[in-house]
Amino acid sequence: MRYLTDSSQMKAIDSYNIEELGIPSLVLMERAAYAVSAEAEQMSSQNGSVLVICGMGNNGADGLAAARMLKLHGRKVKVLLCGKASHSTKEHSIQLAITEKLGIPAVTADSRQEYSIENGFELIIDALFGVGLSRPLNKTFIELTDAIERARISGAKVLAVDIPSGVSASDGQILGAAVKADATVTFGFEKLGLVLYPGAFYCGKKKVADIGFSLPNGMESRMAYTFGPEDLRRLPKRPADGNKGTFGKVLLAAGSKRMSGAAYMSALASYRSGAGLVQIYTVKENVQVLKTMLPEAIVTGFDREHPDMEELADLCRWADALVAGPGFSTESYAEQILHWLLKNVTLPKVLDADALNLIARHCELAGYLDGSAVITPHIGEMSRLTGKTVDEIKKAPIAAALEFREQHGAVCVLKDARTAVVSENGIYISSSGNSGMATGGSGDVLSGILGGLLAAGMNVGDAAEMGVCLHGLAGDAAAERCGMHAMMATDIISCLGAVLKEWT
Ligand SMILES: NC(=O)C1=CN([C@@H]2O[C@H](COP(=O)(O)OP(=O)(O)OC[C@H]3O[C@@H](n4cnc5c(N)ncnc54)[C@H](OP(=O)(O)O)[C@@H]3O)[C@@H](O)[C@H]2O)[C@@H](O)CC1
Ligand SMILES: Nc1ncnc2c1ncn2[C@@H]1O[C@H](COP(=O)(O)OP(=O)(O)O)[C@@H](O)[C@H]1O
Ligand SMILES: [K+]
Repeated sequence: MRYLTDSSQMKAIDSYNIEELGIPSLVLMERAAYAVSAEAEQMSSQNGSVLVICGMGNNGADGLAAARMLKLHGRKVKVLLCGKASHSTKEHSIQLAITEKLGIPAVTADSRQEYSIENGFELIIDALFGVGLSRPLNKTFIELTDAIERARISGAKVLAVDIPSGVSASDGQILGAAVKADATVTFGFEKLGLVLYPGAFYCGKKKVADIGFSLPNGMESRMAYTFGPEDLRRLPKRPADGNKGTFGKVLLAAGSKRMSGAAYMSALASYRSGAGLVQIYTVKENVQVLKTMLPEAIVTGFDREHPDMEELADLCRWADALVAGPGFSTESYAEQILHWLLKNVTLPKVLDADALNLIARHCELAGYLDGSAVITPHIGEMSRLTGKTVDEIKKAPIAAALEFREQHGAVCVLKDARTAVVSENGIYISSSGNSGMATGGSGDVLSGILGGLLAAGMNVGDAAEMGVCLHGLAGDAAAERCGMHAMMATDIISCLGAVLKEWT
């Protein structure tokens, strides 16, 4: 598990360590700058020249200290100072005085002048703005980021200090323009802006440098986090004497006349994530094809004109977890069934796709949501559910998921290139997965995985986080195997086994 911070949390961590613990800020800075200079040395040759572009805050001060370390190791270093000298921090003045005494050439430009970058630098270190970026870049700074990008295209490598300048540490939004880095050395904790898009595009290879921060009491519970493959070890173990019942029974209300595939993929993904038994509840027309495609599943068909609620009640008594919605349609039978399920069933449940479209359309259904439900909207479904625009949700996905959970009590899995899960555990952000997963059926696979984990007895928050992590890792394995262009949702399912075998 890795913690992710926003910029105000990072500032609170800074000030706790400096003011309360009494670690001098220059000591932290020395460690930060050492990590940057070590990476810079790896990224450039002994004879290559390095340009360090420094703002006037402590990000710039880190850059100045790194320039000094590189000079001491025999590198050719120049400094470009940008911003108003009158705004420089205490640490910045100290670091600048040292570089001056060491004879490191520094060009000062204030915002009235144009910043230009001469040719021939092998490495550019971006130490303009870090977590203190407080507003969009003005025209001059935008031109500077353009100049850095031109140098990068001409062959220079770019190393960002803490975060590429222009990326908001809190949400990954680009404030006007941002530096595109080949690598970023970030201090203490990964910033949310390095994980969330579009910021994640800009940071290149990420390195988290431990510079000796301690966390203030209670901070952990407020920080977002992400998982790596090693976290899959927390999935429930399979006892040697277990049976089908031990590993959980999933009831899947899915598929319609036009869409049997959604039910197939969701059911198969449940089995492949460990479920003991999967029963598909679908329109009669799908029974034959599903039985043929997935003989391991139990398939119960219902009459679209007269779904039998007694039969459905029996199936719910049988099940340990429910998944509703993949390819289910929004026809009246689907509404009737969903209404009955939401009103009467307390099982842990995953509500996906058409279940969410129905909830968006019939707002009284939202009244039945509670902590037993995991909703899995993509951005479009979330927009329909909340009335917010797609743009608003894209800009602040965590806020949208938090708000939904606060209003309805359900665990919210807001799916996108980075998926946010808001549950009783806190805020989880996915860091696995790839654009090959933007292919029909990937969401159905996720709903099946979640159903499998819930049926195995995981609590809703843990199942949602683990399921999203596993889905992304299987997606990465599928991309490795088939390539992002060719991979399909069923390839993600095929890779679940290998990922689980390697990591659990
Ligand atoms: N505390 C510590 O000891 C440690 C701190 N560390 C390092 O410090 C960094 C945080 O430093 P920070 O808080 O000084 O903020 P920083 O990112 O340099 O930016 C502030 C400067 O930018 C300016 N500015 C902002 N937005 C702007 C804009 N759009 N356009 C133009 N100007 C803009 C703002 O100007 P002003 O608002 O004053 O006009 C101010 O001058 C952190 O990321 C890490 O690298 C590490 O060494 C570990 C120890
Ligand atoms: N660029 C991407 N990077 C990582 N994951 C992605 C990307 N694009 C899509 N995904 C994942 O793929 C899944 C797509 O789900 P969804 O849109 O519901 O698909 P469908 O409706 O076709 O089943 C989500 O889990 C999403 O997080
Ligand atoms: K920076």
